[in-house]
Amino acid sequence: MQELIPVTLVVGFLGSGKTTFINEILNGDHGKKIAVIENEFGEVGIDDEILSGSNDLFVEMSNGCICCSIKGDLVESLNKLLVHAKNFEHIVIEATGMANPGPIIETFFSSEELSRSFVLDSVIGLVDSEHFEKNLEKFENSEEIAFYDQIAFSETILLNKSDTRTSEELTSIREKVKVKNPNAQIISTTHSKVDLSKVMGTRSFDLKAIEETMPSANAVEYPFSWAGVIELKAGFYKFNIDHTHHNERMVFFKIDEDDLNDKIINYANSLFFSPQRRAKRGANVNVDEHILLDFGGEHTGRNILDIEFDGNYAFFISDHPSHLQLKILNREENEIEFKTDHSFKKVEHFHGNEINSISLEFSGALNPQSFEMFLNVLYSQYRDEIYRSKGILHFYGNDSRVLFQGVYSSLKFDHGREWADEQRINKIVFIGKGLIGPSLEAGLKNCIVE
Ligand SMILES: Nc1nc2c(ncn2[C@@H]2O[C@H](COP(=O)(O)OP(=O)(O)OP(=O)(O)O)[C@@H](O)[C@H]2O)c(=O)[nH]1
Repeated sequence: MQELIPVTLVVGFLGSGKTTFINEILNGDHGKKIAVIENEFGEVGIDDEILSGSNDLFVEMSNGCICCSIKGDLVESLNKLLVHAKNFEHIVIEATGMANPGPIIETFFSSEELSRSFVLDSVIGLVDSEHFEKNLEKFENSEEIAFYDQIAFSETILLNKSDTRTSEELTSIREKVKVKNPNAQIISTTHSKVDLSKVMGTRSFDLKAIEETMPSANAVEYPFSWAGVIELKAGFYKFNIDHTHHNERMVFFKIDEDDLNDKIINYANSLFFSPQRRAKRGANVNVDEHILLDFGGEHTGRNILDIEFDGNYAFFISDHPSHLQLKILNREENEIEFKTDHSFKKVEHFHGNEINSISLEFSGALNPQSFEMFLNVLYSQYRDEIYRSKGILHFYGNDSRVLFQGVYSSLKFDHGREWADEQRINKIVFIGKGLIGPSLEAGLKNCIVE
């Protein structure tokens, strides 16, 4: 029988030290060849620049979060790695800092294809001791961030950044973590340094133990509650909602099939994680866009569907049509029925509405003083609502890349590789609450030396 390839899943809140840990693994003297799957939230990949094990196999998955929007891609990335299976003995997956480990773990147990080749060896959770209390207060009951699940699903927890706290404070954090996950092995670490033999290749992941503390471990979750397929002829239709208390989200697109399949669901997922367009009452809504229906506090609204081609269309909606009293009406006000429909368990920690990430790429040398001033203003404006920032920057007069890291307002700059004969592009990502892309972009561009 073919030997199963062990997989270690590394989870933990934004900035807790996951990439630092992966670097430890890549540089460790365990003699193992490691392949890494890196999932970053935000469209611009930064961590590949920070990871130093250049000889290791490396697959990056940006633009979404593996726990929800790009689970299909995770299976694909693992399968891609299989082609190179001779070149490595262990796979490490770094999840995004917002990810709920549950659905990722579930993928390993529900996919027959994966279980033929891979075994989930361990789930390691990084906890940021420096910002623990703040994170606990903000996110313990958050529907958007899986802070609690990241602790509860890990059978090993690294209480990282222990250099930033006193031993009494660490003991108190350890106790609080224990309440959330009494079975976990908890190890205090600095810069994610740990005896790797204690945490990898241990086959310590035990689904049963996790299920005992987390009964929802096997539930697959989506960012929408419902989807239906409807046949429409080219023309305009009314999308009529008679009862809502929220801004609803929806996507719809043309499909060749008569019913949903995994590919269609994955595509809907990825649209749900693309930037949203706000559509007021009466506005047109179009195929292939992530729409936020904003009725301005009213409970009813009617939008116009602009259908260009005859065919089947899949609709994915954040709430159930029966709650919304949803009807699709033709010109003559006749209701068109959905041919098929499906309900989904909606993800509770949907990283959409308020928490967002802004990824920017632009050329031009930055003036370091202006950049510092920009950060001062930004962090005083947003206070604790920028959870994470990181970037690879081109500073005026500096021939090396400048690596920028921020966890809340703890900011750090490091030297990166020298720029080769290439265009020097600044890449920067901010993750936080209610961040406004154009104003961040304008502020940053003001720092460019003329
Ligand atoms: N003081 C201190 N800083 C640390 C420690 N571990 C990591 N850091 C710093 O914390 C910042 C975030 O570390 P990362 O390893 O990038 O964190 P991450 O979890 O991968 O972050 P995301 O991928 O954005 O979620 C970096 O600036 C690290 O150098 C530690 O033990 N002590």
